[in-house]
Amino acid sequence: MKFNELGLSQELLQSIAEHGYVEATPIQEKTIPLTLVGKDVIGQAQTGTGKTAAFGLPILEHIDLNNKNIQALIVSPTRELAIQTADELKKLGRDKHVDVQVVFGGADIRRQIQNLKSHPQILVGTPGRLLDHTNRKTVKLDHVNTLVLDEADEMLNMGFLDDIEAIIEKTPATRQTLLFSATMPPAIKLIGVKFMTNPEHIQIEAKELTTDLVDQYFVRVRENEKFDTMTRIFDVQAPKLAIVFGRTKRRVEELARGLEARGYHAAGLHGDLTQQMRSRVLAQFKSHEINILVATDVAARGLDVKDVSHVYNFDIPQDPESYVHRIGRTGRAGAEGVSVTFVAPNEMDYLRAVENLTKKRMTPLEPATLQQARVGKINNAAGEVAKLIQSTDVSEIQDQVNALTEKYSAEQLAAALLSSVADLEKQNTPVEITRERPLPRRRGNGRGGNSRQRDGRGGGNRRNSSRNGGGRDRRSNGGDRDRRSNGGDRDRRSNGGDRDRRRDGGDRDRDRRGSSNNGDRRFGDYRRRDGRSASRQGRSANREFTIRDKD
Ligand SMILES: Nc1ncnc2c1ncn2[C@@H]1O[C@H](COP(=O)(O)OP(=O)(O)OP(=O)(O)O)[C@@H](O)[C@H]1O
Repeated sequence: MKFNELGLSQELLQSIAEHGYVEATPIQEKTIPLTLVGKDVIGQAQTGTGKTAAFGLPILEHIDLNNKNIQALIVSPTRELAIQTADELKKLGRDKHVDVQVVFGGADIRRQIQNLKSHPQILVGTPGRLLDHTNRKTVKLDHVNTLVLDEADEMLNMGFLDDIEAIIEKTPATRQTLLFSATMPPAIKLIGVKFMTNPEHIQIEAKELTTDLVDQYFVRVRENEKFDTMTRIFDVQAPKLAIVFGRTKRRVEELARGLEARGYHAAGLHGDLTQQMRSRVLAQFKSHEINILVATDVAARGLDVKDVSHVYNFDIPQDPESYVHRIGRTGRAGAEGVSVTFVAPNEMDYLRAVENLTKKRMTPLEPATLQQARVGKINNAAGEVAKLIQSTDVSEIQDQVNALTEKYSAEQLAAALLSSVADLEKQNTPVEITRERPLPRRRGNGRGGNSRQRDGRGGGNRRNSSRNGGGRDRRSNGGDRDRRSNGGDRDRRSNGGDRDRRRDGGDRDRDRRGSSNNGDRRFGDYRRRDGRSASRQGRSANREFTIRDKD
């Protein structure tokens, strides 16, 4: 369906066209008309299918430029997502001249206060910093007509419910409330009951929760062999732009350093970095200065980086929903992608849980041999050499070139160049990755016993197993690693002078699992029981397991 059939004004249609959007996506087509007439909407659609514009366009449509109050508030689970959403709304609202501002933790609050003096009509923010501003009265929410809880289920996972309730209380009861996410676990319905008025639940019918555009593989591998296995797969798949998800901040640090030691262009992103550093790493990834982003789950939700070809789960995520979002960083807006999940033998029940949620089986992938990895590296180097030839200016080095060509044959020179670019020695650089405590055994389905027998995934020679992703292989080069580890971050670190509740001196790590193992979390599980977040309570008890960063 074309956008001009959805009841949007000419100004917005112009911005949409400038943005390059031609057809509305299904979630946009279904929810925009409802949102435009003021309905509360719960919108669920696969990752990368345009949910931001689905809630953003009706909001922009309703903005009254003569009203200098905040008319729409979007709450995001992570800083990076808040920034990205604000940028998208700024672009879509440019022709209408809507003022959009963003507030998030870890950044100078005085600067944000200064920016807020422009009287934005739309504010995007992370929960902790939003509350700081409302407490300081630098943000007033009493004219908010529309409230969006983006990635609502993640904000519950992160223990933001109390913050969200406190924010909601400051908005008028007559507001419109919108909830969007690719995953809607049962507890979300309870949010609907509590904060929404007769919400319409729009779920884009899809056979599977994950998009068909992503080829999903798994590799069964022992924990101590994972790193070598992953780097060999990189060499074979040669990912153009990859995200590797690791379970903890420490792991992300170690993986990033290990990858650099082996000659890859990688950097880590997690909640212990300063916000400046986080922004820098993300910018490097977007500009392809690095092509491997190693991240905790802070990068799992919503991040829309063009051309991410591969997602590697170095650690399988503890929550099946996390898997959906992690691999959703690739295969966006019609592009194709590859995901590879590394699973230790004792984690096969987690794999099953993911498959039960996504209703899709991952294809087993056999680890690449050292020899295959070497061949892959040399092939990649040959591609690099071709690019180098294009970009090298011979004139400056003519004398040395002449001397070399007189002395050596073309074959010798090419071989030396290829071997230097491939830098095969680096493949052998020893890298030690600290062993993580294994995930607790899953309860409920997939429980106990020998999962190899139960699910028939016993490793060994599976008949249909594909080697190095060649099985389905629309793309043979695709390794991707992704694993999410410490996900979202929430913004309550006090760097920029947040006064507030303290906050853990930085993004909090939270154990998002706590009681979530049974797959049927109750609303109450998310609530703080002692004035602090539920996840915080669980943190010390279960810290080694799924630690998430938030802010
Ligand atoms: N109608 C459209 N036509 C073409 N591209 C679109 C359209 N709507 C959105 N996009 C683009 O698709 C990409 C994904 O959109 P968006 O980030 O809103 O997805 P999402 O559904 O929110 O994903 P996630 O669940 O991962 O947060 C973005 O690059 C966006 O610009």
